Amino acid sequence: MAARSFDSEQFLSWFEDAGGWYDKRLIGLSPFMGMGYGAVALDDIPVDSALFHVPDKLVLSSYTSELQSRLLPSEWDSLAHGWCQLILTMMWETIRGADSPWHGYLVNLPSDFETPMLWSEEERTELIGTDIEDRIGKEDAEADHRKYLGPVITAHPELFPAGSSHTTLSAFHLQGSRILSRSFTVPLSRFTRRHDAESDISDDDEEIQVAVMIPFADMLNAAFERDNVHLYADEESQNDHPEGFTMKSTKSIRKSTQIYNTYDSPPNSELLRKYGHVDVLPLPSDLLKLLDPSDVGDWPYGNAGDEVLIDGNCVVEAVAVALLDRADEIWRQSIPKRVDWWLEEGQDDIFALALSRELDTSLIAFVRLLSYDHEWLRAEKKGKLPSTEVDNFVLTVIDAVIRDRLARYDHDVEVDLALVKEAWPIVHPGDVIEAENFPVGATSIAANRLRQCYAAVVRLGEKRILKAIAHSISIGNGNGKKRKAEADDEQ
Ligand SMILES: C[S@@+](CC[C@H](N)C(=O)[O-])C[C@H]1O[C@@H](n2cnc3c(N)ncnc32)[C@H](O)[C@@H]1O
Repeated sequence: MAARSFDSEQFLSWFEDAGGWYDKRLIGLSPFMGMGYGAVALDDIPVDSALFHVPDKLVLSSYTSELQSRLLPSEWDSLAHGWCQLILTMMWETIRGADSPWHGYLVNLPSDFETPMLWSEEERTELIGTDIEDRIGKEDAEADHRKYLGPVITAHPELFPAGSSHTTLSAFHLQGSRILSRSFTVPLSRFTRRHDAESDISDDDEEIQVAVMIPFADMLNAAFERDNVHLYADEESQNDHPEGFTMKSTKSIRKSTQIYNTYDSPPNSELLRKYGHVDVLPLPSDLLKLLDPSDVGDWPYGNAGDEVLIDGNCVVEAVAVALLDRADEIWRQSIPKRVDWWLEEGQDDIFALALSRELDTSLIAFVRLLSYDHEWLRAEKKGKLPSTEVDNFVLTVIDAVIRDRLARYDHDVEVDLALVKEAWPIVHPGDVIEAENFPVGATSIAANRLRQCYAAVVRLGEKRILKAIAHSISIGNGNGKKRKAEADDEQ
């Protein structure tokens, strides 16, 4: 995370004055190398201890702010796209300065992000081939700013003064990045039932989830499987606290160590896209055993939760190539029907491959559905999912998919390894490791180089998975001698 000015005293006194509570004996806020600020245990914390409480009224959202009441219902409804209502709310509360109930919170939010949304075009080329190459969404965000926020901002100069730096496109990206990396998703009914106590809450309302900003709860960092607290939504007011959210320890936490929340342990590509950081932790030995030594190099780190997403269209193309002349017009015409059937069965046509000894069974079944007419007929007539049996033809297709995906990256593993070592140097046995947070956060290397290193970590994690699968296939497919023949036999 880029350097950030955060005044913990100011933030904490705002939090308390505004009705928040925290246990001063147990939890404090302090900087952590490569992570910005985070929460630290000031004493040994037993499991199930309440660490802080955030009342609902302190949650910054389009439901708790007064902005909606200052706009026409039609204007408010016109903003019901993605995060537009919340972004405009955050812009307005920022413009209000000290008049905003969230002033002490907003002035302490970060203004610099390492998320690819804010990278230059050149920096983004480092992500070519990765899962996030096409998922950054910068252009969509720009269109939302112009189309939805623009008219409301222009119509209300009393709320959004002309020329304010808080309503520009870069302010839109800033608030969007804050939401992306710090928001929590909660049921909408949490806010609507208080304003509208008379009306019934339908099951649909219960299920609608909305993004909101929960001060203090968003000060916690996360790392793969290190979480030791959880944020609980109060069912009713407790211990003199009004209804809200309580952060409690889920494990005992040693004094002076970091208090971690969970971001659900996503792969590094997703961590980088949403949070602007990557997880770099020692990889478990059972995963390292799956990798070729040249792909590990002398850098046995990474994110054990990494994955690579394979698009079903790439699988269709690989099957077409492997089927040779059997991929005729009739076969082509049957493909949309086969894929629709697959989706209607609740299956996904994006396959998440992880570092594992086993091939992904869902991918195997999909390849068989596309390749073998008897599987398709059984699916169509009896509603049965294809078998997950692996044969040489299936291996040939998966091997082609993997190689095709590997060919999309611009750099090879050696380049990635050299880059990642710059930001996360190798820890040798016996090295003095500074605090318990190394090598989780990157060391302080130049900001422009850091982005290259983040991209290299993502590429390396993905390539390691792909190469491990390619390697296991080369062992398992008997050199592919029978590939075409088997496909013909099965048809
Ligand atoms: C919810 S905020 C946590 C508080 C934040 N560190 C701060 O100073 O305000 C999430 C951000 O913290 C940083 N972060 C969290 N976990 C991290 C980790 N394991 N390594 C590096 N940065 C991390 C990232 O910048 C991420 O976008």
